[in-house]
Amino acid sequence: MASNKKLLVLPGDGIGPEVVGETLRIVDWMAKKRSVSFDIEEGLVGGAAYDAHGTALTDETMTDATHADAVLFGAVGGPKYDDLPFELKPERGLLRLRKEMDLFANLRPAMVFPSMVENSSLKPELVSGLDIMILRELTGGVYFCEPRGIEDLPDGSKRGFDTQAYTTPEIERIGRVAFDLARKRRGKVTSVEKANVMMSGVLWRQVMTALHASEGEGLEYENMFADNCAMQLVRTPKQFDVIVTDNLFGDILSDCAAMLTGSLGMLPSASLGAEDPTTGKRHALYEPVHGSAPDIAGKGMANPIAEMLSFAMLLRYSFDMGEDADLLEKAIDNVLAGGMRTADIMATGKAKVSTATMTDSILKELDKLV
Ligand SMILES: NC(=O)C1=CN([C@@H]2O[C@H](COP(=O)(O)OP(=O)(O)OC[C@H]3O[C@@H](n4cnc5c(N)ncnc54)[C@H](O)[C@@H]3O)[C@@H](O)[C@H]2O)C=CC1
Ligand SMILES: CC(C)CC(=O)C(=O)O
Ligand SMILES: [Mg+2]
Repeated sequence: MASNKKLLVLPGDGIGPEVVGETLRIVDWMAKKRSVSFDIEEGLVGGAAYDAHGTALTDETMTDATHADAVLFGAVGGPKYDDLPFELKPERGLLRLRKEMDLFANLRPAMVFPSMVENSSLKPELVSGLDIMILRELTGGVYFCEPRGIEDLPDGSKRGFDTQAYTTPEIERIGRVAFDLARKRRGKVTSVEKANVMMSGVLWRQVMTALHASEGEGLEYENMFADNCAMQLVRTPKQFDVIVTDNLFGDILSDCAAMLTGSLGMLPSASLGAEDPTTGKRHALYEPVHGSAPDIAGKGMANPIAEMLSFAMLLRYSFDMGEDADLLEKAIDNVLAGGMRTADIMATGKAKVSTATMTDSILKELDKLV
């Protein structure tokens, strides 16, 4: 029987296909054991799409993504594509998906599983029980604004430039998501910019502060400069609940938060569009925070957990399947507690396993839990 849940799978490059492949084994398990089936289509993105079609994303795949109920994404990029012209680079495929699906809200939760406390680069007491949400604005700012380019100067040198800009509506809509998230969590929002040196930061702070006054009743609120936030994240990360910030600072701060949890291979994300008020549906793409990891690609060592946790977010946010998401997260938690570790999260006394063996253990654990 055809499912009404349309899933577009875009594995991409490097470890993307490896971690997506392992996650599809979990999707299969869900279909067999939980009667949760999806109509799955697979497509090319990034370098893989460039190799086949000369572009990082074809119009057909773009259309498939807008018609899907959710997109499960791996990662794009790699040294093979370093010398391509800017507009042909694999990363442009992902940026086009984000822009054309209007995925303005990127939720990047950083949680420390109890047995992973020792894997953090910080002292156990600083990260034990850590649960923060970095909310990154994803369709504006310096990754998208024009003008940008590299121009020749009269003295024979060159000048490279980008533009950072945000409008009031762009700031307000991400701010509202931050307040909604905080209401369901511990009620605190930290808004992060550099209003001391950037005009877009000045507006960001004014708009967020006013939005808190008008719509943030009952929520604790603070403004923080991005450089201070980076420092605070490694000093006392548990002071944060929801951090809301722009595209560039969100990209950097979330990689930083990854190490609090033990590895970049542990951090999932959900990129969400606005809810259609009539259908209740919204565009959504789920991807790990990490990239294509060319240094370990093809070696069977990638940690598949960030991709699997992204699938758990997909179940929760796109299909309201919180119980199935909880089940998968519990299985991962138990397997980590049992001592299984891919190379990136290896610690003394633990069993170092391959990508596939990690999945085998998670599948066995799922079987035990149902
Ligand atoms: N969303 C995406 O598709 C992203 C793509 N990229 C692209 O990926 C390529 C490589 O970028 P890098 O700066 O090296 O960042 P990266 O995130 O790919 O790797 C950084 C480090 O983390 C490790 N790592 C990442 N994911 C891991 C996993 N699942 N398991 C174990 N170790 C893992 C890598 O081995 C590497 O040492 C570039 O072309 C970059 O543009 C980078 C970030 C995001
Ligand atoms: C387009 C991506 C390669 C940028 C990035 O690092 C990210 O979104 O995490
Ligand atoms: Mg990044």
